[in-house]
Amino acid sequence: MAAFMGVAAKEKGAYVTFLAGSGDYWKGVVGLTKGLRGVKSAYPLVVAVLPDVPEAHRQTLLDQGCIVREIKPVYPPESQTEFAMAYYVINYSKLRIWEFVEYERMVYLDADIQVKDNINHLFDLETGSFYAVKDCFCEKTWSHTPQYKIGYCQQCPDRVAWSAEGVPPPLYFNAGMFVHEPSLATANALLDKLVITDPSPFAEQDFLNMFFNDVYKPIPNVYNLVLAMLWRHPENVDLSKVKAVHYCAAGSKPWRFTGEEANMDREDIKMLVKKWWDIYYDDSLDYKGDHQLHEAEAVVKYHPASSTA
Ligand SMILES: O=c1ccn([C@@H]2O[C@H](COP(=O)(O)OP(=O)(O)O)[C@@H](O)[C@H]2O)c(=O)[nH]1
Ligand SMILES: OC[C@H]1O[C@H](O[C@@H]2[C@@H](O)[C@H](O)[C@@H](O)[C@H](O)[C@@H]2O)[C@H](O)[C@@H](O)[C@H]1O
Repeated sequence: MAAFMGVAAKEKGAYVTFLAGSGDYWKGVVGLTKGLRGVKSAYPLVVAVLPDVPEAHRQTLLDQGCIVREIKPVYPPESQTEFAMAYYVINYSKLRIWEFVEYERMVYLDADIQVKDNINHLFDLETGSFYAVKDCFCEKTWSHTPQYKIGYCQQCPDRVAWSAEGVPPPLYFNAGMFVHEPSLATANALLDKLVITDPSPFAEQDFLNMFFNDVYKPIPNVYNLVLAMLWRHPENVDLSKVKAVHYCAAGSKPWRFTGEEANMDREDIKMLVKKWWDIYYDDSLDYKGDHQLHEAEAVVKYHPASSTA
C-alpha cells in the first residue's frame, strides 16, 4: 500500500555498522559481514561511513555485499573532557544511523564484533524499547567512576554493595551492539540533546545510555560478549552459548592482535582470535550475490513462531 501511495515502502530491517578513518577497521567490517553471512542472516549489512573512508575500502565492502552509506560527522560540544580513548570523539557519528528511516528496525554492531550464531530474531523484539547488553565496569577504562573505585559492577551486583545510599546506578549498556528503530524524530531529538550535553569519558556510549535510560531493556550477554567478561566475570560466560563476540578489550582487535597486551595471552582469547581469522579468510563466505535471503523466506526459515530472543 505504501508503495502504491507513492511513498517508499519501508524495508523490514538491516544490520548496521559504523566505519571511520583510513585505518584498518574496514577489516573488522569484512569479518563482520562474512560472519553474518555464515550464520545465514536474513538482512543486509549497511555500513555508515564517514567521508574520510577511502574509496578502496568502500569498494572492498561493496564487493562483500555491504550497502555503503556516507554520513556527515557528528561532533559533541567543545569541552575539556578527557575521553577514555582519545579517538572516542568520532564515535558520536554513530548517531546518524537513526536517520536510516528506510528501515523499520536495525541491529547495530561495532566493526570489532563477530557474529557466531543466527540473531535474526532480534528484529522481532517488541517495539518501543532500546535493547542492548549490560556493560562491565571492572576494566581500568572505568577507573574514573565511583563504581570502579568501590569495586561495584552491574554484572555481579551482590559482590560489593553499591553504597550507603543503597540506590545503585541505572543499568548501563555497552554501545557496541543494540537494537533500534530509526526515526527522524529520534534522530533530531538526539542531535538537539547532544548540543546541550557535556561530553563524558565514554562519549556516545554515555550519551546513548542517558538518552535511552527510560526505555533501555537489557538482553542476555550472549548477544555482545565484551571480552573482559572472560576474566572479570567468568561465571557469567558460557562460550558455547555466545552469539556475538565483541573484541573491545585493549589489544584484542584480531586484525592487530599480538597477544602481548594484558590478558591477551590466554588460550580462550587466542581461540577467539583464530575463529575471527577463520571466518575472515573463509572464501566460501565471500559475497556471491546470493546471500540476501528474501525476507519472507527468512521469516519462514529463521523466525518460526516460537522463536524468541
Ligand atoms: O578508527 C576507528 C575507530 C572506531 N571505528 C568504529 O567505531 C567502533 C567503536 O570503536 P572501538 O571498537 O575502537 O571501541 P571499543 O568497543 O573497542 O571501545 C568500531 O568498532 C568501528 O565500528 C572506526 O571505524 N574507526
Ligand atoms: O565510544 C565509547 C565506546 O564505548 C564502548 O567501548 C568500551 C566500553 O565497552 C568499556 O566498558 C570497556 O571497558 C572498553 O573496553 C570498551 O572499549 C563501546 O564498545 C564502543 O562501541 C564505544 O561506544
